[in-house]
Amino acid sequence: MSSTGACEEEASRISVAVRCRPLSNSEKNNEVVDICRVMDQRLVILLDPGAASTDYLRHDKSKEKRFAFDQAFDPETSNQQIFQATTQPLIGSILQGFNCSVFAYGSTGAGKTFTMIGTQQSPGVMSHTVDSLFAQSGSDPCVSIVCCFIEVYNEVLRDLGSKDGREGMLDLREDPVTGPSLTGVTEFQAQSVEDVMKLLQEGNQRRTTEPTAMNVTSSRSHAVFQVRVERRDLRSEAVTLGKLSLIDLAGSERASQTHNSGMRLLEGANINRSLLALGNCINALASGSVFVPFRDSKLTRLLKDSLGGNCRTMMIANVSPSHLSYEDTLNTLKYANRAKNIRVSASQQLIQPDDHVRQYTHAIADLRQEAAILKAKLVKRAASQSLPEIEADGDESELKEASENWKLEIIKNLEARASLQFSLMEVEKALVQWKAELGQAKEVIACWQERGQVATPGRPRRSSEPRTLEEWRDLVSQIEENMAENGETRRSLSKRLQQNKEAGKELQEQLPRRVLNEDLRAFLELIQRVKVLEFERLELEHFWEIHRRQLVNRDDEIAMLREQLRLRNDHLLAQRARLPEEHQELLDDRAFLLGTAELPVQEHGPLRVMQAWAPSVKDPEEFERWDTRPLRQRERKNSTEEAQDIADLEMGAAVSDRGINWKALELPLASQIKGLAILQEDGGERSRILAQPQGQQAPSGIPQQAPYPPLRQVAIPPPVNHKPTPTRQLTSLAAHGVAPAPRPPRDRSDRSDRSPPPAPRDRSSHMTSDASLRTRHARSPPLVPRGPGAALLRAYGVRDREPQRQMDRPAQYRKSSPWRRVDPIRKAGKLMVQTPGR
Ligand SMILES: Nc1ncnc2c1ncn2[C@@H]1O[C@H](COP(=O)(O)OP(=O)(O)OP(=O)(O)O)[C@@H](O)[C@H]1O
Repeated sequence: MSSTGACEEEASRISVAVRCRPLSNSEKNNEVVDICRVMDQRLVILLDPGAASTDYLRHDKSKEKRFAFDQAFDPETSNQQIFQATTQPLIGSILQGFNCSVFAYGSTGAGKTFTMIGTQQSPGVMSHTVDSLFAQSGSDPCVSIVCCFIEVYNEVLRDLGSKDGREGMLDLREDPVTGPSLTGVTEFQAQSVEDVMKLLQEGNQRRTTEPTAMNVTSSRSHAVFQVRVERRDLRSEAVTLGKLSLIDLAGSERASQTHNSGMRLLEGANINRSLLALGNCINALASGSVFVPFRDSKLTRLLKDSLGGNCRTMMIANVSPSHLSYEDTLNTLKYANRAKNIRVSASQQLIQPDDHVRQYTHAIADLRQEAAILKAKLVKRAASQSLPEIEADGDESELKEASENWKLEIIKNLEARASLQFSLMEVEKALVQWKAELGQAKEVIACWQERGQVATPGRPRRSSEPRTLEEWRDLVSQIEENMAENGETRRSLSKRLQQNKEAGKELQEQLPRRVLNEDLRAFLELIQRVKVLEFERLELEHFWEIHRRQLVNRDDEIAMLREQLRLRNDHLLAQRARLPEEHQELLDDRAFLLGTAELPVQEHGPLRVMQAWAPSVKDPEEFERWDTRPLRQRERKNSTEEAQDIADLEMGAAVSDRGINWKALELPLASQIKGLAILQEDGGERSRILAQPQGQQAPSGIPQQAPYPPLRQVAIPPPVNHKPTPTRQLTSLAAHGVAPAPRPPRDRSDRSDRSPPPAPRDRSSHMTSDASLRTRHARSPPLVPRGPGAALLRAYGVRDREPQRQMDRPAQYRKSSPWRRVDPIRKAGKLMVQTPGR
């Protein structure tokens, strides 16, 4: 139905309602406790089943769970009210030509069949829907309503509407345009509500139900009732097509609970398998994945157009209030919670009369083209018959058959390759997306843990995102599971693709033996070559797309890092502002922090990057001059530069002369920036703190004085005749196009005669005297500072521990140690050192 047009499209998400059934009489008699509470018609609280005991002092509330849904119904709600709140709003849409679906989900005995089909006294959603459809369309002769009723039992589709025993197997076909369709299903032209009610009741009696330990009339199949509404506009001749699918899913169950064996156990396994497939589809749709495993079960294949895509979907999750069903109820609620994130975009199915004309025109053009091809073939055959007979031992019909077989085999091989390649590409795309989402989710969790910040850093919170930390964690484990599954699928697909390619190659080699007509052989070879080239092009396009996505992700990372740098610089500027002006004069434009790679990971994490960067703190506009173009828009490096990068990578260096080796650079999460850096220990007695923000506590592990002493500022004068080494880091950043070129170092020769900074007047002042520091230094273990400013470093108690550490480190790390690149004097020149209070 290529003429079907989507004249109006609406994007929304699946609407999820939860219905809690009342406790049955037998449950009440057996002292089953009601642990499900529905509040404000939206909130579902699942109490801790441990709290069901009467020992109130020992109640463990840790298992209590809360969920919010679009709607929630308590046990007093009738089927009529459920219908009015969930399905009635969809009726108008069906008449306007939209696809809609309502499905009941839940564990066995939770009340799905009661909700969807109901009883004589309390008809369910299906009956009310048909009633309402007839009421709204009235006796309009332009509206036709066609229904069918089917079940999916043990992965087989059966017709529940058939009266003549044909309810054997139905065939499911998938049309790329109209979606899944059932061949041979009994379609019922509904004339009245009563007709449809009869169909429902009779069909339901044919449905497979068996008593289990959990439910005396447990449905062992998924029942799908489909209503197709066709409305013709008499004036424009346009036809709108709406389809409503009402689905009563079989109950999810645990074999241990239902005490099933034999056939029941097999049924249960099939039910759970199809529900698992449904769950996987829900997860994939909810996270916006491009690959949705609809093909994993008959149920998901059938519901393909009822779940995602062109459909307005309503999910009614049924739960039991029994404390014995806690796990099942929790699983159902989690499932339903996940389904809230599925986005659907429904479009109106409208057929214009002109479309028919266009359809026929296309068909005629196709037929003409086919006739021309056949004519050409005939001419070619006539010409080939005039050629001398081909040398062959076998008779002609055998040869023809052999070539025909080869043709069929190669077509099959190519078709299989196309489908494998396509699936592989989908899986790879999904993996890239999962990876990005996993990174984001972890970032949010880290933010949350550190600052209680809910929104995703760097962007506003999306409404479909999880709301609680636990939901984020669930999401992470879900994504990790999906990634593992996709990874497995990718491996198996790659293997099959490889086998397919080998089979294709073998067929190619067999061609001269199996097709003896040279022209035909050349023609087939050509066709195969074209196909193979098409696949290769497809593959290249795919890799290009993956690469592009990776670049987009990298761009995001860069943006995040820039934000971190900006934050840190703000902080440094604020700290500098606290220094007296004459001391500020002594400071360089750029700040360098002491190497923190020597500290334990948990303490130096955020600062690891800092040793590779040397931002200006006096020039806040520096960032604005950076090359902010996305990576993918920058010029490619030439091969020599790339070779140098690879060499740097092998050396393990984070920063090279050529640019930043992004792969070797360990990136901190934005949330890890605390504005607090532990500098180094002072003779093993006290730690020095750099850039401690106001009101922040000392990190654990640092000996504290009570109260934690305020920051003291010690400005360290630059060394006499010291020539600062131009930093490789800045050069590298500039070379990479990330930072502006570094400014030439200040000429400090004129400072040689400058007097050192004023000594502190007394010990109560905030400056520490050289003498006192020297005294302290005398008590500390032997120091090993080197280089031109060693004496000064010693005077201020700053110890360069690098030589000792270098000896401790394995040789391959020593070579690439960032310490070699850092001039301790330049670092010391920027320090704000915390000194003892007295
Ligand atoms: N809202 C309700 N009010 C009264 N009784 C209910 C309600 N919901 C369910 N029941 C009763 O609970 C029992 C189990 O319900 P039902 O058969 O609908 O469960 P189910 O979820 O379809 O189970 P299965 O998946 O095993 O078929 C039935 O006896 C039904 O009448």
